[in-house]
Amino acid sequence: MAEECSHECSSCGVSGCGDRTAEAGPSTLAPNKRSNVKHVIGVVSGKGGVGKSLVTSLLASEMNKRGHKVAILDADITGPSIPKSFGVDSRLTADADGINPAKSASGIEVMSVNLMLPEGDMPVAWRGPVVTGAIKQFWQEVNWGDVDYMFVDMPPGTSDVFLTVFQSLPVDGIVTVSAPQELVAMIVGKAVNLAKSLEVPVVGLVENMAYFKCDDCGKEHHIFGEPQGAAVAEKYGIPAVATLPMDPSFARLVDEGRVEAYNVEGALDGIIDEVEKVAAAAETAAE
Ligand SMILES: Nc1ncnc2c1ncn2[C@@H]1O[C@H](COP(=O)(O)OP(=O)(O)OP(=O)(O)O)[C@@H](O)[C@H]1O
Repeated sequence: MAEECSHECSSCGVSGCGDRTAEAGPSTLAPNKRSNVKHVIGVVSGKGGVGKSLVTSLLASEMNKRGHKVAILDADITGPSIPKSFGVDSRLTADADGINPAKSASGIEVMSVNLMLPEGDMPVAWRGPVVTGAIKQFWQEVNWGDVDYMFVDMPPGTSDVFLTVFQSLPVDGIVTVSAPQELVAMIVGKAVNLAKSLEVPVVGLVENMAYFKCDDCGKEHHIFGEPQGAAVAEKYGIPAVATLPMDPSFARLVDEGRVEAYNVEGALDGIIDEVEKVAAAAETAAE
């Protein structure tokens, strides 16, 4: 057995390990017996702080407004921010079948490690295998019930969490989030290529903080440089692109726990349409 074996055989590069199990390639875990999650969409970014959690919250809210049953699995275990965005701070309850997720004001189900901590500001300093174990538990031990779309807020980068989610959950597609800087776009490319190698379609790209609209003159200023979402999407064959402005009201509503109140004015419609298309294709393929 390799020293410091993580028992994550599917993502381990050590060959000849005596403890290696037969599992090779993607095989998803059975969900909780009270869960019927139809579609799972991962929200990823190659780099931290580009607004991935905000975009996850907005996508979930928009999908919810279309009448779907929506859930968010906060896989950003060491930097969880979803409960705060939705103002969800109730302690979780559990029964014999598992843990009951929290619910946002508009009925979006939420599961996050922050809902399990005695205080929201307690740090989570866990090693990789514990983090990936928690994500598997969120999938298997939470009574999600009937869910049309589950959005998974991924931690930044392409670490073992990325592999765990894509190999353990039946992910139908991913949405990538970028900011306009070239470096960030390049890093998004890494996430996109990894998703492709795992045979998960990239449904859309959200270019966040693409511009700031002046309150006085209405002019759009490209603070982080010219938007390049369309070019990046073309380069990587991503079907839908959305841009979101730098908007102080995002930060305010997130701080107030009222992210659902934000009106994106249709900015995410193209991506939501693509998510629905991918879901319909997955349902047709499963018939
Ligand atoms: N377009 C925007 N306009 C204004 N503030 C924003 C915008 N996007 C994100 N923010 C703010 O920036 C901060 C970081 O956003 P967020 O937590 O969504 O990023 P992230 O990519 O999920 O970060 P991490 O990698 O740490 O998980 C938050 O305070 C959020 O409210």
